[in-house]
Amino acid sequence: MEIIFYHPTFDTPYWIAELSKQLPGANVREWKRGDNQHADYALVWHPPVEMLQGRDLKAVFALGAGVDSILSKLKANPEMLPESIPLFRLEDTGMGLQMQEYAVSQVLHWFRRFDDYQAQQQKSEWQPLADYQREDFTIGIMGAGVLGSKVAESLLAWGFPVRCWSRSHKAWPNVKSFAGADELGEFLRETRVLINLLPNTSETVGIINLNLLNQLQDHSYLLNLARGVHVVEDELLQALNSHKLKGAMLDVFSREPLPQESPLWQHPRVVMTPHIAAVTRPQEAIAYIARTITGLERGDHVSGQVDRQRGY
Ligand SMILES: NC(=O)c1ccc[n+]([C@@H]2O[C@H](COP(=O)([O-])OP(=O)(O)OC[C@H]3O[C@@H](n4cnc5c(N)ncnc54)[C@H](O)[C@@H]3O)[C@@H](O)[C@H]2O)c1
Ligand SMILES: O=C(O)[C@H](O)CO
Repeated sequence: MEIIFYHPTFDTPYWIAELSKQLPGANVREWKRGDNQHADYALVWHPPVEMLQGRDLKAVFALGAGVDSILSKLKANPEMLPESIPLFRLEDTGMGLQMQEYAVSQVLHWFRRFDDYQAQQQKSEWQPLADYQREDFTIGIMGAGVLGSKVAESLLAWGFPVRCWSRSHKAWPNVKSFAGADELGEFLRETRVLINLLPNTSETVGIINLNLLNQLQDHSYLLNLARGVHVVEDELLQALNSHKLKGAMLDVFSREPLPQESPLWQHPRVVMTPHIAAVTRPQEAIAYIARTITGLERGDHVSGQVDRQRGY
């Protein structure tokens, strides 16, 4: 079995060595420009079109959870990967735990009013504040998929009321489930902390706009862990400046790196990280890919295949 690997920043020799260990019958090689030799599987991130085009592959694996970048490249170059070749993505592979760490730490930060105490400290002000109550701190998770479910689990464990919104209803214990455009308003009405874990699709671009933010509880918070294009950044600033939103923590931005001139950098109630909420963990990802390829070779049903029409 021949496997080609391309990632612009990963430690390619490490990946090749580990994949070779876990798939002993496979010959794994780094794809380099001009390599037109046969391959059965391709493991990629931001692949050049010529790497995939015209190949008779059994499957392609995206080396991340979101497949928006590869699907947008495919839109511009449909011949890069015919529909008959399945595209897989990473499901969890250690990202669920990272998202839990991120979400729990920030929700607790807001819930214990550390943002207010930080602001007071800057004014050398010693002033205990009233506690927030969990019943006034409903967490609303948009995108109830692999990562949304892990985040919900972790916040339930801290005793917060949790609700989720997705395309179809979920039967998760102790989580109130809302689905589709008809139930979005009801989902938002009681949400105090909005956590975004939607995929980037034509239906979800710009979904977090002023109209949506205005439907949240007053003095709400936004945690964007998914993609920058979900948020209309000017409208987010309006919601912050009107104090409809008390704070926002953003891991992702419509342009990355965030341009120096963006007012988000300096906003006193915005905190940010540079798209690191959940990164690909090589060990877990390699184990998952090896397991999935083994399953495909046996003809088993395997999970993780992207529905290209749906866009995720
Ligand atoms: N910031 C980071 O470091 C980072 C890391 C990993 C993933 N991500 C992002 O997180 C996203 C979610 O990952 P996942 O593995 O949980 O995906 P997933 O496919 O398992 O879950 C997606 C969820 O969104 C819902 N959804 C999709 N379209 C919808 C729509 N139009 N209306 C309502 N609900 C809709 C689906 O029903 C599903 O519940 C990824 O697509 C990626 O963009 C970000
Ligand atoms: O989707 C993912 O895996 C991360 O956001 C990296 O792009």
